[in-house]
Amino acid sequence: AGAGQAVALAETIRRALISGAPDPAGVGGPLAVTGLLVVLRCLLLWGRDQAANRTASLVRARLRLRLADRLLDLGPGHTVTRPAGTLRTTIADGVEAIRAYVGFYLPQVVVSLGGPLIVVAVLTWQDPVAGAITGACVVLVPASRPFWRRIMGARSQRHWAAYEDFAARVLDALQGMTTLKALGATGVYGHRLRRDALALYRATMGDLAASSAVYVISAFLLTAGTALSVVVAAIRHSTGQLDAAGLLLVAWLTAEAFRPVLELQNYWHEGFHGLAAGKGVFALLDADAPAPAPVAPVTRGPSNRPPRLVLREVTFAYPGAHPGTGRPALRGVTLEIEPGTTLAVTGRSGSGKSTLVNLLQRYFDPQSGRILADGVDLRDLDRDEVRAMTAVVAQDTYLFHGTVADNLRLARPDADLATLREAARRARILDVVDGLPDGFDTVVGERGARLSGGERQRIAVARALLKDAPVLILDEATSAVDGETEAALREALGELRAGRTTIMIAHRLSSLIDADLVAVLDDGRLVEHGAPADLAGRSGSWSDLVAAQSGVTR
Ligand SMILES: Nc1ncnc2c1ncn2[C@@H]1O[C@H](COP(=O)(O)OP(=O)(O)OP(=O)(O)O)[C@@H](O)[C@H]1O
Repeated sequence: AGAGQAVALAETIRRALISGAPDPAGVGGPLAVTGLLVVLRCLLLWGRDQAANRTASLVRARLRLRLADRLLDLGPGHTVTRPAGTLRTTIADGVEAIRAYVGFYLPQVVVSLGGPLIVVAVLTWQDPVAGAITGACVVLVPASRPFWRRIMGARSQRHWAAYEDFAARVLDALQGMTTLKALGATGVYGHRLRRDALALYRATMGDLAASSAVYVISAFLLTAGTALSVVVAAIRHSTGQLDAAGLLLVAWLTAEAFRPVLELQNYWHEGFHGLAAGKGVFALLDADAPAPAPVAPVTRGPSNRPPRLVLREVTFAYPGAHPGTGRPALRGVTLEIEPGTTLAVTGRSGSGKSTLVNLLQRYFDPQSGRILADGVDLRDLDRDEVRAMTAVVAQDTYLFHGTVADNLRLARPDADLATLREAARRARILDVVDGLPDGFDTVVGERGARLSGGERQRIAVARALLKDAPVLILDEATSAVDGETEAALREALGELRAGRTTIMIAHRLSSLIDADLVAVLDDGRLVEHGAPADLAGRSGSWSDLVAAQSGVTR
């Protein structure tokens, strides 16, 4: 449309002003065509922006959904091994950078490849010499791209990596603010933040310096090309080879040919950023699941029945964590837990207790050995069933920003208020919730900051009651509360354990003797197991534990 507009306008001028015998009557035709082409051009520009915006928004929305699905699919096994800030940057800013790449850069690439070709063809038809000069300059800019790509690609990658590091550090600081304050470490951490901010600043400046160098050099090539075409056309006009309208046409068409290429330069920055961000986004989409979905899922029968859990020669090392040391987190663990009974897992710090619990929830799969629920390998069990099988009450309960009711309904979205109240009553937390300003509609704040640790744990018990899962995991649930809270929590947990297969990580003797079976882990190995009464007569880790705790209480 731009080329047509220039040709029609030149023709108008030729007929109206320049031609030896002015033909005002003949001006109407080309003028009308010019007007139509101006309108068409505006419509095309509007259409291009609309299509680009719509495509970019669609890509952004779909990509975010796919990433969110993928992240939920990968589960905690993936997220615990990566900084939360990096994942946040990938999902939020990475997708935004890809949106700019798809929405602005790619359409401009198409326009700047197709547009100049047409304009140069029209120019060559009007004036072959100007066409040849303009064509050569137009080709030179994209042809130099591989060279710039090497320089800018590396700088964009560096900038993106620095940005991810900085974002991860900021999120870490926010999440650990109370720890930093308590340790008096805000100064030290602030120093690290400043260092990362400085690294980001340097990477950004390097990135910007490269892209402005590209811009300046390309702009020089294009301006020089325009000037050269026009100068050559002017010389040819002076020798009578080109009329005045032809000279004007060359000037317009040359500018028209270079315009999309110059506009593309404005988007190169977005283009390289999109490519750099795309690496993280696609790495997340293609990441290997620590516990992939079964090819032929099996169900183990009525899913609310407490299962018989069996671990057979289970060995597991965290991905990349024990390279070549041969000291996995769990080594050859074999255990049987009868339906409806309680297994207490104990052992020194780092002995593998949490790892065992992680494997039971299938956050990861063991590298060798098997975990069976009613004879079905967890790897083959339908994923929904695995998810529905366990409920957890941990030492530190995560409550999401929202009301008490919202947090409880995570376990059962369709529960009515009466059901929530009953669960809260059984979890010994109803009085506390009723005492809050808006009862179940009270917003508990991010991470449940409005409730005490013991209260949050009882909310977790209520959630577990609502979920009604047949396997219960208690991760040192009573270790961080005072005597009175512990009594309430114990009552609540007793109610919860009834009719479920329970695995509890415990250190206190009072919790351990409550179990049907005790397993003592040491350095990833199962060193002792049996009923507490049977273990009492043997010498070993259990006796050491009993002696140590008796000493403490004496
Ligand atoms: N996400 C992880 N990535 C790499 N190694 C890990 C990870 N989590 C735990 N480990 C390592 O695996 C081993 C077992 O850790 P685990 O958390 O299971 O021990 P634990 O008995 O639960 O300890 P604690 O009582 O201190 O919670 C330790 O050597 C630990 O450093």
